[in-house]
Amino acid sequence: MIVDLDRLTVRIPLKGGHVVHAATDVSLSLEKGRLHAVVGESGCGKSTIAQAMTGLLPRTANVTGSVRYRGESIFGREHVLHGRHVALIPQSASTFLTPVRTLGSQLRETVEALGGRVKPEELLSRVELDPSALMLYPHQLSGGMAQRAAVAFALAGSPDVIIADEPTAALDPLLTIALLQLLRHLASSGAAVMLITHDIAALIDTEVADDLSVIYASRLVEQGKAAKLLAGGAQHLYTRDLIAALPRNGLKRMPGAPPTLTNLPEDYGYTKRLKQVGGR
Ligand SMILES: Nc1ncnc2c1ncn2[C@@H]1O[C@H](COP(=O)(O)OP(=O)(O)OP(=O)(O)O)[C@@H](O)[C@H]1O
Ligand code: NI
Repeated sequence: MIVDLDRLTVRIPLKGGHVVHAATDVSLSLEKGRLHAVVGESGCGKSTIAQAMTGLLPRTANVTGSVRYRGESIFGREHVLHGRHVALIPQSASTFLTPVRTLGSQLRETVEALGGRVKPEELLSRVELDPSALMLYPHQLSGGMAQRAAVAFALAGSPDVIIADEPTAALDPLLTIALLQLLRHLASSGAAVMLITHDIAALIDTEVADDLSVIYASRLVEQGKAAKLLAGGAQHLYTRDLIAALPRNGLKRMPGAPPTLTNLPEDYGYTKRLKQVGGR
């Protein structure tokens, strides 16, 4: 196991004594060669988990539990690990590319900054982009190319852990499948990959995930082999409802709405939500 989260709990204080329960007792692990998908409705705390692993939590956050990389706590040394050991693929490539410089010059700079040994051309070929893309400016990249470029940047420091937070949010269905297959390929080549997504249909179609964690209202509600959970083997009502809500399964709408995580009661759970809408 390369990365190990043990009962990670994140509380973000707000003005007026309010507290966001952004993650509660979340335990999961990432392993070499495996792709671990994390799903759950919007606002449930998925990105919080990625932020805790990459040192991007707000400075005011109170964190308990642990996040370990190869057995050692990452807290306080996220910046050392970042890029070289643990890399983040963002939702949109536009967040880190400077419009005024070519992809090649920015990628070269990133490789140097991280002390990477892989040439920019080779990085592009790993994400199946033609080396000629090095000459292009960001606005000349299509959405699919830009997102592949984002993966190339993440690979610049030869990390063994790759965290992708909604990497396909800006992509159409075909490009989504291609990007998920690329992440699968990175896992199969030895990386530990975490994929945060709300696109359960794409997970079912591509079968890219080995492991699956389902988050509801800041807590892990179900965890197991993705193939089993996605093929009707889920135990938790929340997971079953999420899957039943897919268009292919009849689009049975999720009952009610997810709660806000601000001042969330400790004993809140999915059954409370069901009760609020009249029970089942
Ligand atoms: N810096 C912050 N200050 C206050 N609240 C925050 C902060 N960051 C996140 N939150 C809150 O924490 C909760 C979890 O957010 P998070 O981004 O982890 O959810 P998510 O599952 O990634 O959502 P989405 O699917 O929309 O990306 C949300 O209610 C959000 O409003
Ligand atoms: Ni998010």
